[in-house]
Amino acid sequence: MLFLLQPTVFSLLLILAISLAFLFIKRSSPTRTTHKNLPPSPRKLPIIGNLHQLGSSPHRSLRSLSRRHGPLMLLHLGSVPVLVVSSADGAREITKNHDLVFSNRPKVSIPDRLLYGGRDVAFSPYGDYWRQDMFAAGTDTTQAVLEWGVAELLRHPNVMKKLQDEVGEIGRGKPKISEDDLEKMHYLKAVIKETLRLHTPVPLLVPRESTQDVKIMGYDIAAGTQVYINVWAIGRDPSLWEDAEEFRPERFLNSAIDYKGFHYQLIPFGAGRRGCPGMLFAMTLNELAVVNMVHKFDFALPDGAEDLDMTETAGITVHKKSPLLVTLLLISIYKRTEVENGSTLRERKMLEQQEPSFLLKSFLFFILPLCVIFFLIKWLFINPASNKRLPPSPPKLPIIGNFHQMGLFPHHSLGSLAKKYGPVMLLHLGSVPTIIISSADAAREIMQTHDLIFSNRKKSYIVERLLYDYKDVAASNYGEFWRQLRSVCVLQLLSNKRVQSFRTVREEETALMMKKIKESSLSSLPLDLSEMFKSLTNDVVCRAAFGRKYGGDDSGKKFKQLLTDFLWLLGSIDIGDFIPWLSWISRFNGFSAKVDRVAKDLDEFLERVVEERLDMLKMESGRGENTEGDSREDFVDTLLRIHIDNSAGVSVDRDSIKALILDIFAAGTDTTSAVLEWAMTELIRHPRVMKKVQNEVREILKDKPETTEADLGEMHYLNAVIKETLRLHPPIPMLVPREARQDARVMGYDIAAGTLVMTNAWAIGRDPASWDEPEEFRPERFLNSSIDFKGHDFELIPFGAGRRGCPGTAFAMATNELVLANLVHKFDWALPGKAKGEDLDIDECTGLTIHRKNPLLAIATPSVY
Ligand code: HEM
Repeated sequence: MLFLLQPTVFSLLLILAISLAFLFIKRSSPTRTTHKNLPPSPRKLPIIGNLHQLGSSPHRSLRSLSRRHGPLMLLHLGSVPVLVVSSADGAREITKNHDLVFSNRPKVSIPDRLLYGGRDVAFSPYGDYWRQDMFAAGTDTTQAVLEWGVAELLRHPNVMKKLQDEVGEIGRGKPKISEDDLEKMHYLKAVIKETLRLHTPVPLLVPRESTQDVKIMGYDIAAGTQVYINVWAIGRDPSLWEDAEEFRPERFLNSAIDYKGFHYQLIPFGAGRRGCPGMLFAMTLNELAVVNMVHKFDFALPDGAEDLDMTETAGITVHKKSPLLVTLLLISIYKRTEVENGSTLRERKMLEQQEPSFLLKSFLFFILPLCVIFFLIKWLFINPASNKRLPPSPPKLPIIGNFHQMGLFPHHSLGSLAKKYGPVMLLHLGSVPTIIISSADAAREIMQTHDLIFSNRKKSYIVERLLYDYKDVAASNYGEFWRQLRSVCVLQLLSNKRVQSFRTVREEETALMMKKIKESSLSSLPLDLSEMFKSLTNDVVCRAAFGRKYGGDDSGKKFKQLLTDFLWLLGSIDIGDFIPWLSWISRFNGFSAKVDRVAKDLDEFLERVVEERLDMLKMESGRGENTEGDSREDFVDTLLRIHIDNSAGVSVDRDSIKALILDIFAAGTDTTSAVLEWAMTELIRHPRVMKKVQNEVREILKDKPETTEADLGEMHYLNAVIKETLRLHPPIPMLVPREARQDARVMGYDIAAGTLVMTNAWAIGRDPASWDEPEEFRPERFLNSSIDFKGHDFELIPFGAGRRGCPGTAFAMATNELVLANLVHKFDWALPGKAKGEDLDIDECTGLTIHRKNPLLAIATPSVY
């Protein structure tokens, strides 16, 4: 009754009751979020959440919190869920593995409030404010690096001295240091890196926001969560850095760690899609400024000052709180006096004693902004080409560009260059811009993210002549023609069903090889395994392609010689393809004539084969026979059938038939035998692995006389041995080059249409970022791993990946597994002259497909087990 009389009291009590009931239900019933595995959270307050825990230097407060709660913490800033990431692994997950998911910028964020209400460059889309905020982002951060760098140099006279020595040495006799000189200044670069590590200008990076639900390091992160990466804490993480709080640039001298967004322990510019596009611009300016200052001046703290105050300001970009006041001593670099011991003494004279900070101040507040304006104007308006962010390039020579850096073994030379210049390098081979890809991530961008763009092949005189003006699948450009031929390859010639149909061919050829080995084992004479593998793979492909082998008769010998020449020519470089005005050289030295001769002889041979086959097909159809789908049908039969009756909905002309057959010989023979050669080399070099694989095969086969394909499925260790061989010895280490069909952005770099792309699968297979002890031959690494070579795991891409990935993988692997199982099943292997396994060399030959330089000679003894 009282409630009826007093409606307000009644409503209040009702609301209270409903709220209590709601809370009770929420607590007692499992909600959606209780299923989630959320990151640890510090205790929060009502309404403000964890805002009170940010303090005036959030990067410091958050580091303390993360020490208690872990490298991934979930905070609530007011009602906004915020993930704080304080480890390199966490940063990698956000900016690399889930870069796309976290590529939004939050609309409402703390930096947003502190800056210009969401109008700064990092937050706003390209528009009205973009240019002016570019200026803010450029000056403030660049200035901070310079300020902290000089402050640390002042606090560490030994570092200053070492830097001045380096700069003095390189700048000897020069009034001003230029950008070209910077490349040689390794200590300078180490000083800048160390400054960025300890005093990252934007310590919490610019926040990102997740666009969808995602799992990060086992935790569930909801769509809309903001992410703050505490780069400052990561830069001081003692599990990543020895003496993490020390300013010690030496740590970077023999280290590949860089700040370009690939080493997640040092990402002051962020990484991935939202990484800073102005990094190179800022760093060049910083390097130039520091270098010119220390070249000309000695620095000292003003009289009376004992130590430098390193207190930080609050804000997104963290500066030194008190201004940096120094006394400058001009070093007279022109007058050098030789002292007794022969070293050089630099004369010093006092400058600006009355106003010690004048020069530095004017540099920071006047000259630096002016420089930035100048560069921005140049960048935006004067030279549109400089808008582009190009990949790092080693210095090149006139005319030949970077050709001289390819060496005899480009995969080795380019692998070493990549350690210095990064996983995406821009080279010029003559006048042809070429990017070299040397990491799994970069390869993924080429063959997955931008696969369609990078799906052309480079035109070349050799290929044009040998492969009927690009009438084949491997050399033709992306387009309808290529798509049709590719579908013929994938569906008609190399499908799993077709590969199975050649099982007898493989088993018979392997049995023949085993017979020869057995005969030779009776005499204990060394066998040339390299030659045997070559001949076996050639015979298998011959039978699959032509239905017969070309043996020791004249025509067989001629065909084999022609194939050898053909493969050699495909691995050669015609200088005219790279320096067009030198194309006369190939005509002059007889190279073009050789190409023409081999092309003509091959064509005559293939014409005969096609004619013979056409006659046979006519006879068969005259008798009413139909071999379609017949397991005896070989590649030429299939292609002729498609040619005659358009049965696959595709028109394949006579030249294309011959070109496709040549593709299969080029791609399928030498590569497959190289795998066998390297696998046996590594097994002989590693008796432990040999024993283990023998045990596996012998255990499965017991006393079966022969290994057949049906037995291979269970041989997991054998499979791991082949994977490990392909990792260390990809037969085509630089894969088959591709060409960009249009402009693209790869790992943040601008790549122009027409650029050639070479992927260093050899370097990727040995990249310590992807593999533990990468130089070790250790098949065990694949036993409990799902990593495969089928083009989904970019750390292992011996067959390439994507649209232009190898369609012959199954065909090649069927031969490799069968042959290897047979070799280790029946025989024990030793080197001639009782040499030890580890003495076996692994020298490589040159060319497109990499074999052993010296033939693999080994003695087989029938095994008794
Ligand atoms: C171990 C043996 C082999 C290796 C290591 C290998 C490797 C490769 C590589 C790296 C490519 C270029 C991939 C790319 O651009 O992403 C390729 C393409 C190709 N491979 Fe293989 N291959 C092998 C065996 C075979 C066999 C046995 C055949 C046929 C019977 C074959 C047919 C082809 C063809 C036709 C292409 C061109 C595909 C295109 O451009 O669309 N390969 N192979």
